[in-house]
Amino acid sequence: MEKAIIVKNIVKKYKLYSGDKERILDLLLPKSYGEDFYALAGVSFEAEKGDVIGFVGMNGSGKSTLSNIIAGIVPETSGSVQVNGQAALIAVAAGLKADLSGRDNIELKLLMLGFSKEEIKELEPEIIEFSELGKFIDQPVKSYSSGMRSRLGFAISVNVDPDILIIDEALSVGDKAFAEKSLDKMKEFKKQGKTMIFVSHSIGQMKRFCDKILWLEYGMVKDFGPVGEIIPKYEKFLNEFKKLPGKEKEKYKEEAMKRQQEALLEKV
Ligand SMILES: Nc1ncnc2c1ncn2[C@@H]1O[C@H](COP(=O)(O)OP(=O)(O)OP(=O)(O)O)[C@@H](O)[C@H]1O
Repeated sequence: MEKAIIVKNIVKKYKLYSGDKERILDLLLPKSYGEDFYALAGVSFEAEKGDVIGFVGMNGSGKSTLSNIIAGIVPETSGSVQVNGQAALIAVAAGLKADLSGRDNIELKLLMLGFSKEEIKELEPEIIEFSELGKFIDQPVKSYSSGMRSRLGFAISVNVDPDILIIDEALSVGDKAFAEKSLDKMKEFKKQGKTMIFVSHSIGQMKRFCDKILWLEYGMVKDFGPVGEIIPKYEKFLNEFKKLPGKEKEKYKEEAMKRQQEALLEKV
């Protein structure tokens, strides 16, 4: 099978600062300031061409960080990502310039993707029509609601016909009719055998749409496999976790952080 995405041992470290003073000291002085925080601690997985993979996990488990790294928007701290083909990320406001109008954003994005002036002229009306933004297309994006931004982002990304589509919660902010239209477009892509990554908290959408699931927990892979195998395990976990008293939840987190530290030590 042809591989579309190969993610190897991805680590993403953020620095958490107590304030601007610490941030500036860290920039200026050789001594390190601030606290290291690992959003991803050695994540590996592979997607075959045509796979539709859902990322699940509790808030803060690293789903968006991983999808942004695969899309090339956020750099990894260490590890490697190989993407075979052109990837497009759809997330609320991903890559949109707030001061520019919707139309200018379409043109800029297409120029950056290497489309010629003629190709842009041809594609633009289709994108505007799909976005359903009407006369708002000539207003600055900063005046858009999050649903409108998501619609613009979605309209651009699906109409440039990428090889790999990464969709991060984009469907949860639009209205229901637009979400349905977007899901139809995604189904069309799935039929064409495109590779897709789908980040959502909606278990229903995951079941309807994905073939495989990558379950992240505190920046680590908890499980990876067919949707029919992983989603029941994940649902069972969520139900049980919800019922735990606060202290037990804390203990669970502490143990996971210990595993994270051990995983990171192995990578050094
Ligand atoms: N720029 C940043 N600086 C510091 N920490 C960050 C930054 N971006 C993300 N994080 C932290 O990294 C962790 C992973 O965040 P991420 O958004 O990837 O999680 P997620 O699984 O997508 O969460 P959610 O389900 O809430 O969207 C979180 O604890 C978050 O606070």
